[in-house]
Amino acid sequence: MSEKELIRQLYNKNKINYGLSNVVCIIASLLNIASAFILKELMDVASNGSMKELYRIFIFCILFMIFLAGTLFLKRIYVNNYIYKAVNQYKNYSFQMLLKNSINAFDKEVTGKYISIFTNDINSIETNYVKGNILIVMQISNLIAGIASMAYLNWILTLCVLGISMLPILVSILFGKQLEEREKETSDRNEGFVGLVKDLITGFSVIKSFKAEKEVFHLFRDKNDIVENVKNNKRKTADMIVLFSSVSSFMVEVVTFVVGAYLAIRGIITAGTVIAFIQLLNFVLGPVGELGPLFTAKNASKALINKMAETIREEEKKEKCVEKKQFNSSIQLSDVSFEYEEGSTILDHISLDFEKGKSYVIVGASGSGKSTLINMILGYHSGYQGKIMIDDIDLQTIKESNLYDFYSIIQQNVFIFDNTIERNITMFQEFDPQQIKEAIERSGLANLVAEKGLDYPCGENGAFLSGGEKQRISIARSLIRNTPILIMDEATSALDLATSQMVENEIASLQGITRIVISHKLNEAILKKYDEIIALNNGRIVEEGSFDQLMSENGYFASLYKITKG
Ligand SMILES: Nc1ncnc2c1ncn2[C@@H]1O[C@H](COP(=O)(O)OP(=O)(O)OP(=O)(O)O)[C@@H](O)[C@H]1O
Repeated sequence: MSEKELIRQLYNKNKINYGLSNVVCIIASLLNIASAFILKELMDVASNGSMKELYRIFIFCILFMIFLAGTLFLKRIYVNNYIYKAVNQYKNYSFQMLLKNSINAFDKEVTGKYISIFTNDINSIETNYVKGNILIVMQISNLIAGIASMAYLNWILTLCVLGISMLPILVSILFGKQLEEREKETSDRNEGFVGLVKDLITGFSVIKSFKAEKEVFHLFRDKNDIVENVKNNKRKTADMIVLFSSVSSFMVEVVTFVVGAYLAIRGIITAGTVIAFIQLLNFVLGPVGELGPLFTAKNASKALINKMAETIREEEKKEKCVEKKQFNSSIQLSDVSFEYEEGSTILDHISLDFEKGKSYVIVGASGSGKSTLINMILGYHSGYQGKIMIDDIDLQTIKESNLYDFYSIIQQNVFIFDNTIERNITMFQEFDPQQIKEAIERSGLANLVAEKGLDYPCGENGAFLSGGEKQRISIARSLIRNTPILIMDEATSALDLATSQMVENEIASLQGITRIVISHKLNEAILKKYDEIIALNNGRIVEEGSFDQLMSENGYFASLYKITKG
């Protein structure tokens, strides 16, 4: 993903709006400049003109006003259409691209970063880049037309104005870079702040029940201080630019008036010309003062577009991947080792063969690497040693979206969307009512659905459901997809014993589906249904075999089983 591709979204099917916005802005700017000439004419007629001339100018003024109102009306339509479309398309495209990121790449970033780039950064891009584009064209047109009009009226006074106008330009050059850095710093700091607020709001009940309000407030206050401090520095830099620009603009006005008055006294120009010059000064000083900050702000927001492009850059790698939509024979791990941080091995030389249609249960103490092993198979982690092959194709080369054509995952951490039970089961996709009914029954949801109905709203992250109900929804969500491989990571931990045994038994009895399950609840009847039990200890496979086999060996699994039973 390149920065250019994102910028293209601002103009995609929006070029007519953008072009017409610029045209009407240039016309509006020229009309504003023309008003200086009308003022000059009025002044000159007042000093030594006739009633007839005054009447003629009056009629012209009325026509001029009608034309100006029409132009401003069109400007309002085209500029707003251009901004609306540009921002809308940019946001939609960025989010669509973000959805193409791999889970691995997504997990590496903090959530605060994503929230910040879709809120703070986009607001800044709208103001400084999208609107900035139009303002820059308008100010350039003001500047050119202003200088040309001045030169037409009197070139000596024009040279004088231009010479002294260098002062405000120097100011924006001096402070421009600083403002750009402050903008980037504000965005970076905002990321951490948004992430913290999100955590504190999500963990509100934990904070209250552990009476951690005071400590948590300190965390909030410290991060808030940092963010407000960088914002304050940004404001100070922007205000400094305004301060120097205002003082130097005032100096330009005074010098113009004094030199203009001198030329009028000497009879070189009329009083009307001096008034027109003062009026035209706004069209030169305005752009001189504003163009620098406008360009600086536009460049600063370009840095934010680049940040967005980097966040969603992952997608490019996928182009090189191969298509694989079916699972035919096996998942093979050969001598796989993995570490999250250098020097701390989590999986140690794992070799395993998961055959199509068979069922596997992974057991082991907490922290032995069970979830990491599952995540390796799911392709969440790269940078491991050894090979993971799916039907003789290297997992790392398979297109990520293809993996989910044959994998369904039931995880420990369930996410429930603020929508109905049905939509949380179907994940907003279309399914046959019979398929929905079966998934509900197999996941133990039948009572809940009978009582509340499929249209029952679940609330934000399932706030209106119990932990067990949420977990059953996540089980139904996976079962309904009917994929050839079902992976389950401690999915029944929040369920009561009877329901968890019912669901685990259901999964262990499924026919024709390859199942890889992590379980802590070691139930003999259920464990006996699995083709193979894999016992992990400190990242190594210590035992493999059926329940009876491992019990007769009386080794690691047998002691784990006895402890759990005991
Ligand atoms: N993202 C991570 N970064 C660094 N270390 C991690 C990460 N995830 C897990 N670990 C570490 O890897 C080790 C294995 O964790 P893993 O979750 O695979 O164990 P587990 O057997 O599934 O544990 P449990 O039964 O408690 O869920 C642990 O020591 C854990 O602290």
